[in-house]
Amino acid sequence: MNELAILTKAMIQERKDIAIAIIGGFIAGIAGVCLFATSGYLISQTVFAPPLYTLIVLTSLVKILGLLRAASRYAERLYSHQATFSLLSNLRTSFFAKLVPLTPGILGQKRSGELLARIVGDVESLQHYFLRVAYPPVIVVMVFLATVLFTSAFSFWMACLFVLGMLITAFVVPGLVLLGQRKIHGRVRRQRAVLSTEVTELLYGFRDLKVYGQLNKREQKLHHASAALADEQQAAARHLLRGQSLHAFATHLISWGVLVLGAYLIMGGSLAGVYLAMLIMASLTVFEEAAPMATLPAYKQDSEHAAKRLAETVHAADLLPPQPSGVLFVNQGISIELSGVSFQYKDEGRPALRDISLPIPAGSKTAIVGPSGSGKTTIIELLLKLRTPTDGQILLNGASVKELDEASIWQASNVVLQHSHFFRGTIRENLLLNEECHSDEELLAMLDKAQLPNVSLDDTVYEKGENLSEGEKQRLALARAMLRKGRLWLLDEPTSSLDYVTEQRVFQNLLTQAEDDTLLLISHRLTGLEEMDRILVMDQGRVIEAGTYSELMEQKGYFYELKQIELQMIGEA
Ligand SMILES: Nc1ncnc2c1ncn2[C@@H]1O[C@H](COP(=O)(O)OP(=O)(O)OP(=O)(O)O)[C@@H](O)[C@H]1O
Repeated sequence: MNELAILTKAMIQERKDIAIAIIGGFIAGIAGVCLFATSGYLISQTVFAPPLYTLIVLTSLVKILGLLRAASRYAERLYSHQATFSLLSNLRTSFFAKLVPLTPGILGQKRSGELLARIVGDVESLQHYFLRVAYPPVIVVMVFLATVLFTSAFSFWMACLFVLGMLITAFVVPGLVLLGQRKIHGRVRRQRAVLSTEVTELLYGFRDLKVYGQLNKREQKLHHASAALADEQQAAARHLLRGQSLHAFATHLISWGVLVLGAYLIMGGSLAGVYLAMLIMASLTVFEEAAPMATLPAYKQDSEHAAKRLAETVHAADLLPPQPSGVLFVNQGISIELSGVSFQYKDEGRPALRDISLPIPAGSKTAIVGPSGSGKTTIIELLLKLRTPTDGQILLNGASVKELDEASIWQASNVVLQHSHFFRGTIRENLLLNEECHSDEELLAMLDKAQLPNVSLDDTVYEKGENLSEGEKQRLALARAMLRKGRLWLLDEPTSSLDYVTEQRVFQNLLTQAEDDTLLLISHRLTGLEEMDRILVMDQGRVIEAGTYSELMEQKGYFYELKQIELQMIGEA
């Protein structure tokens, strides 16, 4: 199985720990068999009143074997778990590294709750592959073969019975457990995905659901999903339990077989009676060692499924071409040229951008205005190489975006998106997201420029900036962008939640800092656009008007009408 090849490769990296774990497991298994076999032999020998030294040797052997078993079992557990955790940590890191370049596309295709549950659950499931699938059979077979070899010294037929027992417990019982397993586990996985989607949606939408009186309904849905998952898990556990019972039944049957065959051989004179208890004890112990085989199919299937889904999720990463070598330098002024650019979102009926051609010289200030949904944000996403144009090409400093390494574009850009993300931590930590170093004085000066003078750098920021107002979030995001050294400013409605006075102050500071830089500003408000070199008016994915503020006002077109409406709304008409 191809997907499990990733795991096998990861296991090879941990071969030293795995080898020690296997040796430890083998010694523990064989010491257990010898321990109980010796006990059986000791019991039988006492009947014949052997010399005292025989009893002393045998009881000492029992004690030594007991100690050996405990010590080697400890070593086995220690090294197998050590190998598992290193394996998991390597898998997590390599999986995450593959996942990162796939965003945001992958998040657009999947519901985030389901995706989160899948990734976390699947990576966790993989830990069972080594601990419960790959390595127990190796130990079971080794211990069985050693026991069969030992038994054959006493009786060929007894050894055959042990081999039969091995085939039943290692292959027949797991095979039977596998039947029906697929269906049950499929249902558990589906139900788990439903539950985590419900939980994520309830957590993210808690406030809106409460305000719209939908919280109870949604909570009930969550309870149903949770109860359904519990039912499916119970069914899966019952199935597994049936497998374990079947295994216990089979092993006891074999032990009875050993007793009957032993009695028959003793009666025939081909086996000494003193060995019977020893063989029975050996059979009971060796089959106990094989107990993990009963649950192996469940874990195997789970791991295979998890590995398959993880491989599917990151498969696209392997298909992604390596990033081109072109670089956009941070300290260079940046010119933009869009020629014949069109873009259509996947599965959308109409294009978001249609045949856009515009040159934006280095150092110029351009505003994009237009009704909601006209394609303004999409332009920024294309410039940042987060999406690829369906048609046409975009040049940055004369180089096609296709030829540029995306990381260098992000490095050279100061970006404020419509919804900036904030992490749980302090204001300082949220300002210093990039690797640039800034003193506290610089940070405070920047907060001042962004009109957040009363904020302390040690103030706590909750997850997603929950304790900040929308306006504060926007100013913090602006301060974060203003700390960067890029020469391209891409600002998507960065001040839409600010009052006019604060907006103008922030804007002036921004324009002063970006004096020689290229600035692209998406704005719904038309106030303050007088200072822009060029204003583009967009509608339904096209640029329908372009010019300076005064040119557009003179044209008395769409922009002029928008301006009149805005003036009326703010009472300045
Ligand atoms: N991830 C997406 N998947 C599918 N369609 C999308 C996606 N994002 C945007 N669109 C569609 O593309 C079109 C342009 O969207 P875009 O966000 O660029 O508009 P906008 O002018 O920035 O809007 P707003 O002013 O409301 O932010 C819209 O019709 C929108 O529905």
